[in-house]
Amino acid sequence: MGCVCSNENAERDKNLREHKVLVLGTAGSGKSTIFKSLKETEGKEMIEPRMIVQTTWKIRQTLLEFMKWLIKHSQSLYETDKEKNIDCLIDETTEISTNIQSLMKTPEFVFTENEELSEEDLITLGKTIAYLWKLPSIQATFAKRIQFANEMNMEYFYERAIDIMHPKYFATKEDLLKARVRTTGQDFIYVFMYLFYIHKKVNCLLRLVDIGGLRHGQKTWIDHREDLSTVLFVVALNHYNCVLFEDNTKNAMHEALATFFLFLGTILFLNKRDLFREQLRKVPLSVCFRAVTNFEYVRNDREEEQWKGMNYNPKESEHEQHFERCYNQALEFIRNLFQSRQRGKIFSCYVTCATDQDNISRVFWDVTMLVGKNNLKDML
Ligand SMILES: Nc1nc2c(ncn2[C@@H]2O[C@H](COP(=O)(O)OP(=O)(O)OP(=O)(O)O)[C@@H](O)[C@H]2O)c(=O)[nH]1
Ligand SMILES: [Mg+2]
Repeated sequence: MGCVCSNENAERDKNLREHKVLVLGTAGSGKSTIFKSLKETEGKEMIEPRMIVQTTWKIRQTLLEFMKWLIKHSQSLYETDKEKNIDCLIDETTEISTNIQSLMKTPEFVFTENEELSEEDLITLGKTIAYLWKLPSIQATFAKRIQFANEMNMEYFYERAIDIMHPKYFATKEDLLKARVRTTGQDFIYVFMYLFYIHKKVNCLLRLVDIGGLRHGQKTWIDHREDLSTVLFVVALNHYNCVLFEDNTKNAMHEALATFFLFLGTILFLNKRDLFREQLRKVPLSVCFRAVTNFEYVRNDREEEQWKGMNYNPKESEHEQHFERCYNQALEFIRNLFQSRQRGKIFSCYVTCATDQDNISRVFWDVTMLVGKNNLKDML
């Protein structure tokens, strides 16, 4: 593979034939993160300075907002079932109450261009958030929350709350990859590659287009069919245990399955494998693919769409090997489900971690070869 080009480079290479690749997937599946990883891998500036500042504000704001939500949610969880959720009840010590009051009185809109907290207040807020995050009742509430598909990597950011609320902090490369900034308009990048075909060097320019994954964005997917070389569909594996932001009665992986049939012959990225591994140790796949859940069925009538595989049990002897078997079975099950939606069309599947630039770089080498080869006739 050659390199990811900026827009100007693409302009310069006007002779190259462009191949359009639509990057689709439900909100929060990781499309923008793949773009960021790709740009960074090829030594380009991942994001311009303005975006670094905006992402810094966004991370701070999300930490504050979400902590407020956790505090309120701990109380409502407790009230819903006092016995079961006793671990969510926050102790009423003076220290805890003072910290909660201090957090609650800080408005979220202070993280903008015009409104900034004083340096002193920002540092205090960092300490407050770090303190509250460590409370066992907040940890219990966090573990029991309904997970929304578009959450950013909250644990990663909360662990660093003090650094993040320091006046000199700016989002690092890793933070930029792990933060969530929803795509509202259309985004695109170019990938340049060359292949050798019958001893001839063939140049190829891929134009990757991301049109956002929220439901109103999905409605426009089909309008982008024209001049399409292929579709790269991104599914977040950990979404088996998440609900949609737009509709919290809908499981996010069900939504992904329901939209996957739109384009046949798709390249599939089963993304967020790191988060999937973490989740699978705690929550079995049956929350998504069995009758005993609150979630509706994917396909009520089809037996094979119910998870009957092994669930991880840490009490097993040799539990790490046992976990690997559970993990592989779960992956295979999900892969087969998506394959079944492609009505026999050949499709390629990669298990990815979009925040891992090496992984994306390696996988993408394969993808560009695949797209290039499929379009060789056009290129020669
Ligand atoms: N840990 C981990 N986090 C990921 C991975 N891929 C994406 N994320 C995180 O998931 C969140 C959502 O990712 P995005 O790339 O913004 O999702 P998107 O598909 O572009 O979402 P829309 O723009 O709403 O369509 C971000 O906080 C990312 O950092 C992954 O493989 N591992
Ligand atoms: Mg996006």
